[in-house]
Amino acid sequence: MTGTNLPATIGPASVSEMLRHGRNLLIANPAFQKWAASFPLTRLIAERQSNALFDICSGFVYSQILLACVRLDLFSKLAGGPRPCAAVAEDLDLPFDATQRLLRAATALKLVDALEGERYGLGELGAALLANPSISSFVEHHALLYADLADPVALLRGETATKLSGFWPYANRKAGDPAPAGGEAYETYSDLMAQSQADIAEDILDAFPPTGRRRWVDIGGGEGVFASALAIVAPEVEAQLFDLPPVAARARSALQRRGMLSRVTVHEGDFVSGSLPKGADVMSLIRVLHDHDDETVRGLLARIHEALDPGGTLLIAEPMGGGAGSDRVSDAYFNFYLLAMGRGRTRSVAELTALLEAGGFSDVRVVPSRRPMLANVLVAQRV
Ligand SMILES: CC(C)=CCC/C(C)=C/CC/C(C)=C/C=C/C(C)=C/C=C/C=C(C)/C=C/C=C(C)/C=C/C=C(C)/C=C/CC(C)(C)O
Ligand SMILES: C[S@@+](CC[C@H](N)C(=O)[O-])C[C@H]1O[C@@H](n2cnc3c(N)ncnc32)[C@H](O)[C@@H]1O
Repeated sequence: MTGTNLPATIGPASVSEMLRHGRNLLIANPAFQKWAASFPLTRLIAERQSNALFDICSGFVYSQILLACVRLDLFSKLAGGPRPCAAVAEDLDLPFDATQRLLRAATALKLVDALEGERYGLGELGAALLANPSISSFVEHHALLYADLADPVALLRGETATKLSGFWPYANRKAGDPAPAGGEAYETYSDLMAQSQADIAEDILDAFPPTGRRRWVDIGGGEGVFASALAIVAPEVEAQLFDLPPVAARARSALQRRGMLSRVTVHEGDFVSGSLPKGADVMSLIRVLHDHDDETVRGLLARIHEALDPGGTLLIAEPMGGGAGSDRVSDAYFNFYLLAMGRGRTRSVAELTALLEAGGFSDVRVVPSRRPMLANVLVAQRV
């Protein structure tokens, strides 16, 4: 919502708002806090609130402990079974005390399990991370975001020359800029996205089975991980993708390596200024719309409307906020990530629905999916 269309109401607008405001005023009172922390019926709530606030205060320390574990490849080193601290210290090439400090911190974060006799094994979160190697790539990648967030107020004021804007070259392109020639930047982001695509692709194809469809074009399809998964799950559907020329070139090589080049058609172009391939009955935008401002999104939806068969389906998958069940991830993490990237914002289901309806789509609905935190799935019909 922009400053121009903010509602004019000042102060609580309903009874429930008034009650919430009253409760918050009470919580802001130090004497009430002291009482609530010792009164048996409110003590647990007070404790939960202090822990929640402490976690927000200290989240950056937890993240850096995780970064140390990832950089030292600690979880792989514990994957074979519990080991004494001294053996881990030797393996990590760290002093014993530092290793013990790290292992105890990681234990507190459930990344590691502390066992009898100063031995340590994989914790439940460390085990989950080991099964999802793309998480480690994001943890490493966060070094850029971490630097960009050092002065969050300067970032909000647009005063920071951010590292993330260099990582995502398309975030700095203006409409009408010549087609990008490629280069290292397209390689690094495409690789990061491809690593994290496989699980999301599975979630989407399970939530919205492609059977019975004819031709599916994945717009902004990166290196074709989704299109390959589609071609495997539903060989009868023509799988296609569309992306910027340097990314499309990478997609062709990646598909060739996976033996999928004959099963996926790769189109190259620019969805901001060019036209899209025609004749599809499904098009998808996976982790694409939130990278762009409303004007670009309106233009892209208009191009999709023009290219998609009448009655065809548009599927959008990305983190969505505003009560969609992924608000922390969407409205806090991704919205600040996109701020540092220099373009785009996360949108709620309601905001996306309004944009879709204004673009000539109808029957917008959320499709329940396995991990809405990383990708809520929304589908709409082209009228
Ligand atoms: C066996 C017994 C007795 C009990 C078991 C109990 C039980 C059921 C435990 C559950 C264990 C389990 C299966 C855990 C699974 C955990 C999983 C799957 C965790 C997954 C976590 C995923 C994470 C943390 C993902 C992080 C993703 C990030 C940070 C993504 C960043 C993406 C970016 C920056 C994308 C940028 C693109 C742009 C620019 C925004 O467009
Ligand atoms: C965040 S990535 C998502 C990639 C993939 N869909 C996924 O989920 O892994 C956004 C994709 O949109 C592509 N893209 C950005 N601007 C574009 C444009 N103007 N025309 C075509 N593709 C574009 C990028 O190259 C990139 O592959």
